[in-house]
Amino acid sequence: MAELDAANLMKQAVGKAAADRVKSNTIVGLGTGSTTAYALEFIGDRLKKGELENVVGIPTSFQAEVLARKYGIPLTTLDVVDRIDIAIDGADEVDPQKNLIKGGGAAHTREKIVDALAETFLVVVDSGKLVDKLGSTFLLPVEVIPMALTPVMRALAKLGGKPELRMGIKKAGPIVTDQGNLVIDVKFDAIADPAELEKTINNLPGVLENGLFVGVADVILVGEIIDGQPTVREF
Ligand SMILES: O=C(CO)[C@H](O)[C@H](O)COP(=O)(O)O
Repeated sequence: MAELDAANLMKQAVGKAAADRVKSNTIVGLGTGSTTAYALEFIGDRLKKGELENVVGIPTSFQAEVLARKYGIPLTTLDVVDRIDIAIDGADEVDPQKNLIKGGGAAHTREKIVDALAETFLVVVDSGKLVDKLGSTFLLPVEVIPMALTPVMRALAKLGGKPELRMGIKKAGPIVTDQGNLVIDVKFDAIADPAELEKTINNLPGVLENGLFVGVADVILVGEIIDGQPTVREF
């Protein structure tokens, strides 16, 4: 097997630390992205070894669903459960108040539904995701219903953003979300008030959800390389 680079070593360490926090007889929100993918793999390993019993997952995306099946994690839906005990999900930026930008995988709408319902929302990131202010390194994803693309782009520009339609890679044209919608990525020079911006954008007609997660995360697990070793710290 190919050796992992530093970024993947951090993601793997933090994914394992998150999987170790899952308990038997729980309902687990299964996030999206390359870091959460490690957590799903380790949850699957623990189920196979018999360390964990009676764990069911609620996927936040088609990707999470596929990985859960691959790693043997049974799945359920929000229609048949009365709670989510823990959700494990990645993020694109994390600020010191545990507010997030998510949506790098265009899955933020389902992620927000599942992560916000969880009793404990555990975020798994490598140290490169930590920022002082949201919007410093990552564009803000906004999921929009296709017919509203142009008016929403104009409205986002009026709010001071620089919007661009997210285009596909190895697919001609824009990316299409699991809900059949489009994603606009918006550059804001500085997001002074994430809570206010989250609400303002979600109030634009045609917007389904944006990638600001304010006051949703409970615990952040950060993967780092210290003295050449992958380590995990919590805040
Ligand atoms: O929000 C997400 C998907 O919509 C991901 O959780 C986020 O993009 C982080 O992904 P990765 O762990 O691959 O860096």
